Amino acid sequence: MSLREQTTLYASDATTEEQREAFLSGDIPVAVYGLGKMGLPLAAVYAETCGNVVGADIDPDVVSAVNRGDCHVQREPGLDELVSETVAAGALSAVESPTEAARDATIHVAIVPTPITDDDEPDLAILQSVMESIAAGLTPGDLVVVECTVPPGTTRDLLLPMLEAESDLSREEFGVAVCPERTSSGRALQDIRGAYPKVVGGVDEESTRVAELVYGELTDNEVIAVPNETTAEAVKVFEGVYRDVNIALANELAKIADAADISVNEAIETANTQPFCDIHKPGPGVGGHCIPYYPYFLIRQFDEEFSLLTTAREVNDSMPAFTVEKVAELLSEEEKSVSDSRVLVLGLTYRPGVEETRAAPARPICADLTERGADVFAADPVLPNADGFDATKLPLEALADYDFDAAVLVTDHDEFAGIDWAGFDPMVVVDGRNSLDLSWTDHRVYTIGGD
Ligand SMILES: NC(=O)C1=CN([C@@H]2O[C@H](COP(=O)(O)OP(=O)(O)OC[C@H]3O[C@@H](n4cnc5c(N)ncnc54)[C@H](O)[C@@H]3O)[C@@H](O)[C@H]2O)C=CC1
Ligand SMILES: CC(=O)N[C@@H]1[C@@H](OP(=O)(O)OP(=O)(O)OC[C@H]2O[C@@H](n3ccc(=O)[nH]c3=O)[C@H](O)[C@@H]2O)O[C@H](C(=O)O)[C@@H](O)[C@@H]1O
Repeated sequence: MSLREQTTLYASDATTEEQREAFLSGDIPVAVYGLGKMGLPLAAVYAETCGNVVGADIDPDVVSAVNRGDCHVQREPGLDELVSETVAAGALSAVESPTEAARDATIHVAIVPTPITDDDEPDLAILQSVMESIAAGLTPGDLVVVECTVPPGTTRDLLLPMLEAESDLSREEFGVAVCPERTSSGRALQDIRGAYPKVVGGVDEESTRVAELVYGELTDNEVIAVPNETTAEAVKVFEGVYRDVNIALANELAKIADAADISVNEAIETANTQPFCDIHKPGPGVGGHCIPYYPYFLIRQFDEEFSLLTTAREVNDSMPAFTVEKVAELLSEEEKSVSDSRVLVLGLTYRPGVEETRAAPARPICADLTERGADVFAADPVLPNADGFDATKLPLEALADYDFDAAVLVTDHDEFAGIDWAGFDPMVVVDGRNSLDLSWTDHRVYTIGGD
């Protein structure tokens, strides 16, 4: 029998123990589709576990980097070494063609982008193209795993019918499970290996059993099997929309704190000392291609207003303008106007240490300041340039050569701790992340929500 015939998973004659043995000894080939911030760490952990992983990524630079044993995902502790080790051991390799990867795989793991369109519709085109590739290579006994975040109902109503229609298999011959990625950039390996329980939900009991078997070997934490694939999709999206609504509450409380002349951060920190409260932090906006997108995975999917989710999005999307308005107010109190000012924006990425600018609040902040006539400069230690931002990028070490009328801290990268604030002429500063202590300087500081 060929290797493929020996070791299948779904509805296999082998016992669960034999399947576990086969998986751990590399007899069950794995394909991971998408080798980005989440896909590469996931593929590497699969490779360290089972020793037989092919990653598929349409970016040739990603594929060649991986095959050299290089890690293109920055600032992930341990990932450089793990990629280099697993590639050197022949446990991990990469190809550009998802169809090629699908041909020999028994476990197919999709972890490609699931963004939203300009009019806030979930955009599943990339995931659908991966499903077509998988369908072309699907064989009896395979398991398809959806790690991407998708609107609840996507696997049941879109992906499973696609796999059935475009492969020559019936529903009874292959498994599908939703096993959502619950990982944060900057701590991917520890999250994937078990910082939190792994959620799995299959389209049927056999799919759930196989997903439990596989993820029981990947994670040191427990595996939580939910009743079905749609529940697993909902768990992931609910986690994200909880965060967006909570941050919107913090942002609204920040505006109330201004009116009440108190520090919202003090009040939130104290309120959170009892277990029924976990109010998040206010800030100049909510970025990334997850939290600001996930509410639309519900609002548009179920085609209802869902006023709380919609209002939370409006509150969070209002924070960049709120931040710029604060800059304008402080400048005018110094008898200056934004139009004649030189403004420094600190932090362009959506959060510290992550080279990702999708939905970053700094983009509308720079645009608004520019629109108002300011001369906008930006510093960001993890971005090579300020492409896509209305700002002139300055290296950190050049800041001392400039004087600014105002500065806005949007994303508090660790590297900003080294800024010599005393070296600047007095200016106004809007601290978007409650992370500056400039009380010892002559700068005039406003902290969102009060310090
Ligand atoms: N970034 C995060 O913090 C988290 C993201 N997620 C989810 O993980 C998924 C992937 O997100 P990231 O890794 O951050 O995206 P990313 O943008 O960092 O990486 C995506 C990778 O997929 C590749 N790709 C694009 N089209 C492809 C195709 N047709 N076939 C194969 N590869 C293709 C790209 O070249 C890129 O290397 C998304 O569904 C996201 O919702 C889940 C948890 C955390
Ligand atoms: C529920 C949850 O915590 N989800 C995490 C989140 O990670 P993500 O990389 O999107 O970062 P994040 O810390 O949620 O920040 C998103 C945005 O929200 C802002 N933010 C965050 C927390 C807060 O109290 N206030 C605030 O303004 C951040 O500045 C950033 O612009 O989304 C990830 C995802 O699902 O992609 C998920 O895996 C991560 O565990």
